[in-house]
Amino acid sequence: MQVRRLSDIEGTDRDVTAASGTWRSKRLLLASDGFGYSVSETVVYAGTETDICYANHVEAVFCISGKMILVDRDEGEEHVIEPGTLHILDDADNHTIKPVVDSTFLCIFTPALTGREDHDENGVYPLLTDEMVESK
Ligand SMILES: CC(=O)NCC[C@H](N)C(=O)O
Repeated sequence: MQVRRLSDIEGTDRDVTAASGTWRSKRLLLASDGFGYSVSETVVYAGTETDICYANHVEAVFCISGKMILVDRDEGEEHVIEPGTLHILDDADNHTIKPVVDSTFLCIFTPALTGREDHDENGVYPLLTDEMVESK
């Protein structure tokens, strides 16, 4: 058994910020932990917009605090995401996240993230393995 706190993550290489500066994520559980999924606490910043499409992963995103507009660009719909809401990205969903205030989420990905992913120009995370990351 292990016990891991956000305070253990802060300032380590598991504490990652997007190159765009639109979010910061504390990667609590990663592929290197030997799980089939990763678990992160992610904060997205008020007034930002991030286009996302997870072509290589599925993700469940649970809102802990804040308020965010989730734009479903495939369906042309908007959803208001508030605490207690889960959005489920299971079909390479093209979407844009627009936090109204700083908003905090629990993010669970399969396959597990390595911790080195960032959104590319299409909002996709590459499918990385620890072997690929370590050889860099
Ligand atoms: C809420 C959200 O989708 N934020 C983008 C970052 C991503 N979910 C992550 O934690 O890697």
